[in-house]
Amino acid sequence: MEPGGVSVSAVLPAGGSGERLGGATPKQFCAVQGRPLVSYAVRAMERISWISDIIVVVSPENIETMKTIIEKYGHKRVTVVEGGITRHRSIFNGLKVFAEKQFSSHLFQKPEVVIIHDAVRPFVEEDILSKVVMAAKEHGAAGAIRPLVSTVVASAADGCLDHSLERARYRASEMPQAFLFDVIYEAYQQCTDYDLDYGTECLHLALKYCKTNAKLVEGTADLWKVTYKRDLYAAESIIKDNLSQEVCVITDANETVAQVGFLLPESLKRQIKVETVSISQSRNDNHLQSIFSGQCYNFVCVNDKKCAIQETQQLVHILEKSDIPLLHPVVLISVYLDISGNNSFSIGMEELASIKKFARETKKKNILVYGLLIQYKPQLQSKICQRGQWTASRRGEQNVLWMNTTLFMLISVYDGWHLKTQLKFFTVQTKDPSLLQETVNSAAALIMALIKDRNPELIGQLLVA
Ligand SMILES: Nc1ccn([C@@H]2O[C@H](COP(=O)(O)OP(=O)(O)OP(=O)(O)O)[C@@H](O)[C@H]2O)c(=O)n1
Ligand SMILES: O=P(O)(O)OC[C@@H](O)[C@@H](O)[C@@H](O)CO
Repeated sequence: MEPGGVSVSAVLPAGGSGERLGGATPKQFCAVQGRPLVSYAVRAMERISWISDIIVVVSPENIETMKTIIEKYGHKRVTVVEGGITRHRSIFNGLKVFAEKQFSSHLFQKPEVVIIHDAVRPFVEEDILSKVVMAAKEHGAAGAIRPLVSTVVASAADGCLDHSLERARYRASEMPQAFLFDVIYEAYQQCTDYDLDYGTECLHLALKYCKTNAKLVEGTADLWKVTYKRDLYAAESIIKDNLSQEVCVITDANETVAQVGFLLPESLKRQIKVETVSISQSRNDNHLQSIFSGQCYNFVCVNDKKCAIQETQQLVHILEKSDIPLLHPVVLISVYLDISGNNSFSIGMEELASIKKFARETKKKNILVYGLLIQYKPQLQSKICQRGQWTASRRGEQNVLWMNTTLFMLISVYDGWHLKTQLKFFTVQTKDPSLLQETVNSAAALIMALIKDRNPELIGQLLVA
């Protein structure tokens, strides 16, 4: 909900070195699903229209890196500012652009309320941001809190337990936080060097220097901060899960494709939300782009083997033309349907090489192309049973009976002057639909695995259902 009538900007401290995570790259620049972690928090702010300016504070050596990220991912309303040797000093530098002209070439409108949010907290939604802003407007300061997971204890000089805190009475201070700009700026201006160098809590500064008791707002579980390596893995897993909620299946009406084009979405529906689009619809750029901009990052193209690569290239072209920055890797699974029925492997080495080459090219556009072959030989399978006898279905075990149905058909053929009557015997064997369903279910399982895993190492590979 938009905090009506309040001018709001945000400061994202991103100037740390990420020692606890380890590694040469500061955690805010570590890739998550191919994109730097900081970009997620920036994106979370920029997609909220009532946040005017977004100030990202980074260490001097990372200023160019941050500017490149802003450019590459099309971030808007973002300004990079030089950080300090501690988090408080970085935040203070971020606030200065609104108050002291010499800190910025661009004159920033001082906001009434300023959000402070660690750039390594990628999951922040508009709801909590709106709540802390509204609370800050009323109380002067506000911050998100979460229940403690572990009990807090104090140790005595000898390293033994001195006392423990009653966990139910305490909360963990998280982000986002929000402040009346004048309150937090005043607090930083009065701050001692000790607080600037060793403090970790902005709410404390507002209380200590401005007698402002922040409003504590219950936050959601995903407000956590990426601190250790495990947190990066968790962030990756959550993002992959968020991207695996919907798939668009593009299929053709031609008879070869139609059957699988119908059965496959039905099988996928048991695990994921499915949008089905015909090839003709998909050629309508706006239709597909509306699906894509609706946050669908997974596409399955069911093609007749003969034209699969062309259809897939057409789809890539449409996705590329959409002006939505590819903030997340798009999974595009090209399903090759081969019902020729011959047991020979129906895709040649040359064709496999062209799929790989095409996949390598599209990966540069953050589109992960995978191949999936469905070889379905319309098996005529039946068990000869004595006519009229049915195998009893045992409880709980569907004992499918494929009738070898003999049809006596009286055929009268009028051949002019003579009415010729023929008695025709037909033996009709039932195609075994469960075999096709089994193959389609196997294809659906592979598709879900590719969507959930989004593994760039598997691009261009051809899996066989
Ligand atoms: N001098 C600093 C130190 C930290 N931060 C930022 O403050 C946020 C939370 O700090 P923390 O998790 O402690 O990050 P680091 O200091 O990088 O981590 P570590 O303590 O493990 O080195 C991070 O976005 C971090 O980049 C900052 O802007 N300037
Ligand atoms: O202490 P660190 O530098 O790891 O991170 C800062 C956190 O303390 C801070 O984001 C919250 O506790 C809320 O102030």
